[in-house]
Amino acid sequence: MKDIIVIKCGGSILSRLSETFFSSIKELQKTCDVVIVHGGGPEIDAMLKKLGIAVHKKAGLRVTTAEVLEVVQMQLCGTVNKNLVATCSAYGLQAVGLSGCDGNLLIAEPVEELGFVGEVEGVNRKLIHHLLQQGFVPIIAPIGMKDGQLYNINGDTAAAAVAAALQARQLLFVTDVPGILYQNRLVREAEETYVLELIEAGVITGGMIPKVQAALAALNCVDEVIIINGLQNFIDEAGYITGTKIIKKVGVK
Ligand SMILES: Nc1ncnc2c1ncn2[C@@H]1O[C@H](COP(=O)(O)OP(=O)(O)O)[C@@H](O)[C@H]1O
Ligand SMILES: CC(=O)N[C@@H](CCC(=O)OP(=O)(O)O)C(=O)O
Repeated sequence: MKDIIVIKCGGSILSRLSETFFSSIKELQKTCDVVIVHGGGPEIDAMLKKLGIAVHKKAGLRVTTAEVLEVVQMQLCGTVNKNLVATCSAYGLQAVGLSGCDGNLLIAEPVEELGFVGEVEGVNRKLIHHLLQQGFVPIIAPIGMKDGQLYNINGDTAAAAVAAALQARQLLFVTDVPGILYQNRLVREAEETYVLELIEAGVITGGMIPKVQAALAALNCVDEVIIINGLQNFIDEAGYITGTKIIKKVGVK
């Protein structure tokens, strides 16, 4: 079996991913299997605004009422997922879009204080392996299910759970910034204590909070976790990925 790379595409960059990005995925496929998990936060915000529904977030996570869940489902499982499948297809990738409720892909554990929000309790690895074996790139919308009820799962949390379940070689968080920024500089490597300090100090805020928390959670099962910029070439001249590498041990750079 090939090594697996899980790529989380943030909603912040989904509509701006370049040809280079998709050709990098094709390059990666020569040696690895690729699984994509996407977000769609800005797309959900825009639709809620259009419908006159207020946006509430706590530590980067959306407070999800039944009314909000309908919009989340519509955007993530509908527009965003299908647009990404179509773009992948246009660049010659054989993509299958599915959400976490299809084939019990993501079993949710409710986070009650946020409404219909879930963490991931289980991942249907068999279904993903099956698609990979057939040469498909699974494109996963972060909606989970428990007892027939759908839950909104943060895309970063979902990607980390999928990567951990597959024991992926790499988990890449593709977003609209080069990684964790501190005083306008890129933090190239950060371990848990430092990340928690940056959250406490208000340096890491908003959507970067679930991202770094998900990165830390994945570390036990995934070899390498990196936050990268989807708007720039993130492979340097020496072939290394530039971004923020989240690591287990001390050694902040
Ligand atoms: N210290 C930080 N370094 C970089 N980005 C940060 C930091 N703190 C907060 N952010 C914000 O996190 C955002 C990325 O998270 P998010 O909006 O959820 O993106 P995505 O949709 O790609 O997952 C950045 O655009 C930035 O505004
Ligand atoms: C619970 C929760 O916050 N879910 C997210 C799901 C989408 C997401 O994670 O989108 P990004 O990756 O673009 O941030 C939300 O409703 O915005």
